[in-house]
Amino acid sequence: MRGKGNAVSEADSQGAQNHHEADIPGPRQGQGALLPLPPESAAAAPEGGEVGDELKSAYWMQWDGEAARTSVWRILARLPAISRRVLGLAYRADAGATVMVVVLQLASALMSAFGLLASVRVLSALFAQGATSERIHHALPSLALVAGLMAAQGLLDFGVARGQAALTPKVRRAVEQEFLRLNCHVRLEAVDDAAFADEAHKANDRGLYYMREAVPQLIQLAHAVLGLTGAAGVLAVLHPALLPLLVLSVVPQGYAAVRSARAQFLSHSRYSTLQRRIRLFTWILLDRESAPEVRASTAQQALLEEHERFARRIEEEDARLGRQEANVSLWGRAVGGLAVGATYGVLGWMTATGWLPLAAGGGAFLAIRSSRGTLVSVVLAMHQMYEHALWIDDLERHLERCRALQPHRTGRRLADRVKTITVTGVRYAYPETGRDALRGVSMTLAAGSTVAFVGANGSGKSTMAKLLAGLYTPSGGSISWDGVEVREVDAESIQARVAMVLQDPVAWPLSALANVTIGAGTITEADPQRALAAVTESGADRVIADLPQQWATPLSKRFKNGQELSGGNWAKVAVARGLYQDAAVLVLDEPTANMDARAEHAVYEAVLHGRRRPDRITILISHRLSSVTGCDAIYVFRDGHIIESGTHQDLMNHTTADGEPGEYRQMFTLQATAYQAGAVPGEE
Ligand SMILES: Nc1ncnc2c1ncn2[C@@H]1O[C@H](COP(=O)(O)OP(=O)(O)OP(=O)(O)O)[C@@H](O)[C@H]1O
Repeated sequence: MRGKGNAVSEADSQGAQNHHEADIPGPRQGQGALLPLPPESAAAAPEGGEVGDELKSAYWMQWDGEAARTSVWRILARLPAISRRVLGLAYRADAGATVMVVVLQLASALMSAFGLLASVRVLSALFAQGATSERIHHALPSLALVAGLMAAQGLLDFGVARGQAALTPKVRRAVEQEFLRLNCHVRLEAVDDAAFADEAHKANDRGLYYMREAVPQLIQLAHAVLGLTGAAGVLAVLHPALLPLLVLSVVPQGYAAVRSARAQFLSHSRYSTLQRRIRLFTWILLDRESAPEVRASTAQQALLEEHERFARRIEEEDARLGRQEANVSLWGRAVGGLAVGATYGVLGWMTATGWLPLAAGGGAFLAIRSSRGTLVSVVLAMHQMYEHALWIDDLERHLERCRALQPHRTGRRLADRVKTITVTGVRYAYPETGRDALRGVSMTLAAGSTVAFVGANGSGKSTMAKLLAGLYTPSGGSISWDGVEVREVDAESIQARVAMVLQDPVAWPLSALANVTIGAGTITEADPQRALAAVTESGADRVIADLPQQWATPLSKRFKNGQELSGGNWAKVAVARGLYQDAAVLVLDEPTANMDARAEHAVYEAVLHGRRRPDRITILISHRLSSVTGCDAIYVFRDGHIIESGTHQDLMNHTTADGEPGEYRQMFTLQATAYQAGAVPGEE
């Protein structure tokens, strides 16, 4: 019965499926479809939460998670090197304050040791034979000395605190500037990689934070170590046998502290990618720009569930880490407590059996108590330094990588203007995918001309423009400016000679004027005539004229009196920015997509006719072919190749070997027909 029922329902469902497929227009599996059918359910984003997995696949990654696997002893052995580095950093930031802190710190430790010795003398005087008043009288000079030494130590510690207050902010500024300077110059293909971005965020969130904290921590550690050395010296004077006992009492606690620091680091490495993803969902749910689309597509629930999926994984990881830390700490405290008990027991036995005089026994007790306190500080400071050293290690590796990924520099610069750019057989593969986005592109661009790149989405137009702008280096072939190969010049000298207006321009949270001048690399200086000419040509003049403070209006709602612009108006400002740069090459990568028809027409008029300059090459990338008909040359891209090139007329006359209209003519005719059909309703 059951089998039969199943057979019927399977047949039914098969029939239903066939029926369903027949209703849906489009390609069928096995009938020339490019893609198999997608699954009915799948993860919305990559599942991998292990940052290491992603980092391994990046092409420049030398680091293979070594910091997380290195032995505790190796890290501890690195502490002196890290301390030297921090000291060096501090010295470079403020030599005077660094020397002052070191000297005062040493002096303070000496005061502390002398203070302990003076305390033993006070006890000796008090425990000596004789009348109480006489003993107190004898103890007074030592008591005064103890008070004096404590006051001196207090003053020295005050000096250390003042020195630290001067040093720490300076070191923070220096480290942060270096981090940002290196990161913002890193070559674009590295920044494109999600793994690199993760690494930079991790270095910023943790490494940089701990590096900033390194100076106060080092001072704290030095303070504790010096204090301990002084107290240990006093103990050694009283009886050398007390020293190994003291060390024994602190080892278990130290071991527990180091273990838990290590577990925290490994755990954080594991879920830093998860953290970034969860932040992405938080941002989508809260962001103003995504708010309309989130609501219009009623995607709230789906996004919340995805957020929760990651949140649960982080919750599990946090809980696991908490349990592990509690266990390790319990173990450390239990074993540490036994060791401390044994230490005091032995001290009592030594005093009772006469190995130590009573006064020395009392002094030893004081020294052990203060040493134990200091030892705990040392262990905690070491624990922190150790944990933070792993992050600092990470940061340093990241900075090293940034240094290796700085733009190509040869010391040779391009001339300000160019007559001819020659592109020969250029290939380019994005490191992340490894697939060729350009497969042997050749063209010659002459000053004074306006050329267009057209073609389907993903055919390689923007990639070609970015190669021309020196943002990427060709994997093969060559690009030369008046015979000078771009690989032989500083990449930044190419970037400075190419103005790029991108499809999604950055809405700089700066004044309207700075939004224009940033095209020339400055946000505080302006050439007023040039700025006015640029906004007039791009149509941004009306936009800025309507702003409450005109040029001075901040273009962000985050500021008081700030204003947001519409997408089309932002595009006009972006075009003005490109024109303001007054570069040898101007690339307009679909900047008009958001503009209204008149504004778009005005921009193309200005670029193609009004401001055609004999010393500039203008490159337009556009899907609206009506806007490129006036170009001197049009290059048609398909799948990383140029399949046709010529003027509009050439391309409209072009036919393929099979006698079919060329790609450009097909695309142009398609667009023109759509417009014509709409122009007179009802007419063919
Ligand atoms: N940053 C990147 N990392 C990896 N691959 C990329 C990156 N940018 C583009 N690609 C890929 O390179 C190919 C060419 O992309 P490109 O952006 O140059 O095309 P396009 O012709 O400008 O497309 P569109 O008309 O959609 O702007 C595509 O396959 C694209 O997926």
